[in-house]
Amino acid sequence: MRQPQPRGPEAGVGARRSALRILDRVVRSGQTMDSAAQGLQKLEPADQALALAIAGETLRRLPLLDRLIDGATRQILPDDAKARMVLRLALAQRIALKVPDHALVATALPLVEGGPRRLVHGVLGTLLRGALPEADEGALPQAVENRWTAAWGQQAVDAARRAIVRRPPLDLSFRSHDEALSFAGAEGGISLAERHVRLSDTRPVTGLPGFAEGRWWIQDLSSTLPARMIPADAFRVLDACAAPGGKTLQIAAAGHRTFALDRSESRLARLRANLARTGLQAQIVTEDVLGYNPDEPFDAVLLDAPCSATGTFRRHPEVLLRASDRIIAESAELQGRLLTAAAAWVRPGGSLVYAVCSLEPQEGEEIIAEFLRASPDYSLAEQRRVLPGEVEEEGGMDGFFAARLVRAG
Ligand SMILES: C[S@@+](CC[C@H](N)C(=O)[O-])C[C@H]1O[C@@H](n2cnc3c(N)ncnc32)[C@H](O)[C@@H]1O
Repeated sequence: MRQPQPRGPEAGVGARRSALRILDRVVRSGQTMDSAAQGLQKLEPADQALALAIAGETLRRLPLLDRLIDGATRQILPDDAKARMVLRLALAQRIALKVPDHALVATALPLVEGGPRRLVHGVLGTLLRGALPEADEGALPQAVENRWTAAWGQQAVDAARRAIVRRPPLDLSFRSHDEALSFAGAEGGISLAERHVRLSDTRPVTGLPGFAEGRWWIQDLSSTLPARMIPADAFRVLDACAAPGGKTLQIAAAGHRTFALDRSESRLARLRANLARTGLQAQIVTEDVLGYNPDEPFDAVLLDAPCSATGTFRRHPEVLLRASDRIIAESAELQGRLLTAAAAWVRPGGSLVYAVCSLEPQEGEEIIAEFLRASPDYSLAEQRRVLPGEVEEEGGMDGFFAARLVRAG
């Protein structure tokens, strides 16, 4: 995606005000960036994109920005103090967006008018006069760093630190591999798997050839893995927790008779739109996994369970602030119940694929181990864990976990 360019200071105060509201909602209320950005005062599209870019670049670097701020203030500012929020935004613009100092000051001070203006002016002046890190060093929230070091080791944590400050490439999934290869050749992309193309440029997505005709859809390479585990000869395939439908489209494109279940009508509307755009077919089932009772079993069921989504931190850095031990434990408890429910719909000899875009073993490996202990009719056929650092040279992948289980025949 194109990186929005900051414009003159006067034009930019509205964008900074929106960025401040987004950051405030994410940090204080634990909202996602997307929901925090909703309902904000409407801005010109360029300013709206700039507000999102500033808030996003700030969230990618919170630990680093806070270290800088704490080193320049006599008293540690509270985490949710307005002065800290405004300073974080200003520093992120300097480090990540290379906004000139005069524009930073001119757009930061109106945000604290009638409040801690002198404090912000003083601290910002001190920081801008000193040596701000030129090399953009990434850092993870301390709790995440501790958790991932214990689970995956230092190498994965170092790779995650590098990844969080890099904008990820654009991954596209295609209906057919031939189409993917000809698109990659024409547009300068690379293909790292069947039906996949990776672009590293910054063109707007809707301007890429084939968007209107639905030749492809956006899908991180990691999240294509679970649908690839479905055996080619499975006829009836259910995508449980399907919306907005990236995996449904893959399953339908692979030629299976596809069923897409989700309990959210609004998210299913997006799935319907994706089917219509790509011309692919799936039967939609509006149900809760915990109450669903199919008339016939399926040859394969894919359960892409709701999760902490910590594997998606490159695009959604705020997930790392939200994923507390309590949220991960609650999520794991639900995932166990969803998997047990979905397991009952698989025919003997059929496959059950479980997936989460999480980097927490409690939501991945431990769910499968616990399920297998309690389900003697199932065995593990394959399991895949994607950690930060995988295909890093080519642009990396989201953290992910997927496993295929087979029901005894
Ligand atoms: C990780 S997202 C799915 C992403 C989707 N598989 C894709 O590739 O585009 C999880 C989905 O699970 C749905 N969901 C959560 N709990 C559910 C439940 N108990 N029954 C049915 N759907 C549920 C949510 O509405 C959400 O759409």
